[in-house]
This record gives sequence, C-alpha cells and structure tokens, in this order.
Amino acid sequence: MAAAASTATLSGCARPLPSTLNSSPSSTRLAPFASRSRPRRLRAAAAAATLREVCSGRVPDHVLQGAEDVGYISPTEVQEQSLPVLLSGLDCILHAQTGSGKTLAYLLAVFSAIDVGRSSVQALVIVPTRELGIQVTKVARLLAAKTCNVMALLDGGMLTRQKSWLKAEPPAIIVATVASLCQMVEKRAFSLGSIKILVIDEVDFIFGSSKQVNSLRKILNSYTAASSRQTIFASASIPQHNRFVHDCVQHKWTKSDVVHVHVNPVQPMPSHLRHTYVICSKKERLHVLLSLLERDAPKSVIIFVAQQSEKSKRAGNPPSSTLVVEFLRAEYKGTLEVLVLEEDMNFNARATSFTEVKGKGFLLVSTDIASRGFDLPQTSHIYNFDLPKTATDYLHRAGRTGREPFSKSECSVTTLITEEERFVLQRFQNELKFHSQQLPLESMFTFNL
Ligand SMILES: Nc1ncnc2c1ncn2[C@@H]1O[C@H](COP(=O)(O)OP(=O)(O)OP(=O)(O)O)[C@@H](O)[C@H]1O
Repeated sequence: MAAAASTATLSGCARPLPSTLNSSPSSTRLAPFASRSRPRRLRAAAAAATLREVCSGRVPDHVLQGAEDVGYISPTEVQEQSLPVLLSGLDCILHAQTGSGKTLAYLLAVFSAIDVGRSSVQALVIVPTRELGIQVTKVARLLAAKTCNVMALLDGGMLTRQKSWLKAEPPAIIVATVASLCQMVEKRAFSLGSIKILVIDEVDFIFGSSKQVNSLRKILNSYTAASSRQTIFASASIPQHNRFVHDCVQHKWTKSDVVHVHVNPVQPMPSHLRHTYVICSKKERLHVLLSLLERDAPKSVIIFVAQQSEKSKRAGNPPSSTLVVEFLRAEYKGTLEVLVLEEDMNFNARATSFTEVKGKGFLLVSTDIASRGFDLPQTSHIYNFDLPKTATDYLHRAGRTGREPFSKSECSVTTLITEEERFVLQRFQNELKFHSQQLPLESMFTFNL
C-alpha cells in the first residue's frame, strides 16, 4: 500500500451520516467509527431493532424473509453499526472481529444496490480463496431466493462453460477469486462497466498477496471506477488502518467520503475464546496433540499446520500436514473423521475435503488456507500444531471457532510451542491483547513417550 498521509479528515465521513451513527457516542466525523468493548455476547439483548428494522425498506422483502428463515433475526453489532452506512450507498471499510457477521452485512448492501429486473452484472464480490467463494455464493443464493442469478467464478471452476453462460445470461451478482475474474474480463466474456457495487472481502490478505495484488488494482482502477460504484472493503484485520483509509482515497479505490466502520477497535480478538498453550519438544508434539484431543473430546476441530517451505520440500521432508494426518489416522480412536486441506492439493481434492467437513463432526488438518473466512460454526476447538507466522495469522486461525454470534458456549484455541517459541506467542498476545494460559505438560500425559 502506498504513500502515507494524514488520515484524520479522510477516515471520517465528509457527508452527513445516518443519524444512528452520528448520535453514537463512540462515532466521530474525524475518526473511524468505533465502538468500545461491550462484550459481544450481550449485544443481542441490547440491540433494540431487528435486522428488518435496521434495513428499513432499503432491502427487498424476499431477501429479508430469506435471512429470517435461516435465523438472522437480530443484527449482530457490526450489522447494526454498518448497515446504515452501507444501505445509504456510501463506500465503507468494514472492520470487525472474526465471526462477527460481515458477510451478511455486505450482502444486504449488494441486494439493496442491484435491480433484479436488469440483465447485467451489477455486483461483484471478490474473495481470496475458492473455499470462501463457495461459502459466500451459498449465502448470496439463499438471500436471492431465485429472484436473480448468482455466479461463482472461482479458481478451479469450469471457466469455459461459464464464459458462455455469462454471455447468454449475465448474472446480477458474481462472486469471484481475483485470477478467475481477470481471466474472464481479459477474454472479454463480460465487462465490469455496469457494476454498481464492488466488495473486496479479506482485503488485507488480497493486498498482501503478491499473486493477487496487481490484478486487484486493475479491478479497482482500470476495469471499474470508484466514482461509478459503491466500494466495500471487509476484514477482521486491517493493519495500519488509518493509512489504508488514506490510501483508499489517494489511489481512488474509493470515493473521498469513505467511512471506516471499526467495531471493537481495542479488542481485535473475540472475547469468548479461551486461549491455552503447551510447551513441549518437537518430538513430543504429535503425542501432546493426541492427548489434547482425548482430553478435550471436541465436537469439531481444525488443526493448523505450517505450509511446507521450498527448502524442506527440496530436502525431501514430509510436510507437517502429512505427519499429522498419518499419525492421527493410526492413533486417534475418536469418532471424528480426519480430513486434510492444503494449497498443494488439486482443486477436486480440495472440493472433496471442503464438502466433507460440512454438516458432520470433523478433525480437519489444514494450512492457513482455512484461516480466512472459513465458516464452520460447529468448530469448537482450534489447535495450532505449528505456530502461525504472524499475530494476524493467529487472529484468523483463532477466529475459525466461536462463530455463533449469540451462543454462550466457550470455544478454545490451544497452541503447541517449544520453549524458544514462547516469546513469539507472547508477542502475539501483546499485539492482539489476549491472555493465554499454560497447560502443564505432565497434566495431560496418559501414555509413555
Ligand atoms: N444476524 C445474525 N444472526 C445470527 N447469526 C448470524 C447473523 N449474522 C451472521 N451470522 C452467522 O455468524 C457466523 C459468522 O458470520 P460471517 O461468516 O459473516 O463472519 P465474518 O465477520 O465474515 O467473519 P470472518 O472475518 O472470520 O470472515 C456465520 O455462521 C453466520 O451464519
């Protein structure tokens, strides 16, 4: 992201804001909208309005009905705060904790912006991975209730067939990964000239990906223009967010009155997660993991492993994922099915794992590919078999659990570290402002090493 500048006047809202936001004691015109740390679990009771009331006539009735049918009755805090901005057509940076309901917030804005009677591509949602794209498409189709087409243009998809569909019957909404979208636009399968609303989900991840950032810039500045669309950026983590807001305006990714809706700015980590760690040697790690699984008896689990480095590949070492999966398939006696998901798998195998984790108990061994946007609400436990590289990675991995906005059940995140890695975890704790409790190694061993 480029040149720094003062963000003070840019991150606020130049135009008058909807009164609900202006009247909020925590919002100002010169700073990002921010709510102080009210515990997330209490928010439903405190919220006066229903989702339907918050959307007050600006979202088609069938869309709200679809939302109500799946149980979206009360708005989550991010929905309550952002919908007045989003539905008024302003550009918005939607910045709120993992699992806080950003997807529904931006999709409601999409449905309020499009005209289902028109036969053209009017809304575009960009996501970083195929798996997140499948999820977002599912929610969009549910809300559309067959009143308009929602197409998924995702890596590993049937792009040739989709090219003819696009020409024959342009969908109102496209959910796409960056590469697949650009491929289609460059093949002139369709143009983005009629886009009214553009959403970039996990924006910090896409900007941080050397493979995706140049194409994203083309989408933002060449294929479409900020002046003729509503632009929404969403993520739970926007490092240096003041500078990002400034860059949005400077580089014309958004209009100059973009609003930064920042929920829980002092507490990036959801407060209902319980963090623990175990110090053990690398040799002990697999057995400690097994012992934790036996002790915790989780409903569903994601075990995060590091992606194998090129150096380790060249040395002929097996990746962490293979070590963990083979060990668990041999030793784990519980009922959960052991599945694997990683970048190096082909798209068919990825699709199989992704489909299988839906709807039943699972023990998914995954690289960080599952850490962004993956919404598997039944996940009760996260284990970091390998320490994440950054605090942001820790945040997104942890955020794969505790994803039922109004639930009271406690979910846990356990990290396995060596003595030397303790200071790295401490750094993540300081940066993300959470506490992690040590589990004594001896307390969990029921077997001989
Ligand atoms: N108003 C609501 N009422 C009940 N459940 C909701 C509501 N809004 C969203 N949810 C549920 O909350 C979960 C998390 O929502 P979502 O995936 O949009 O989170 P997110 O903010 O995008 O998280 P992340 O940053 O991790 O991608 C989903 O399972 C979704 O179905």
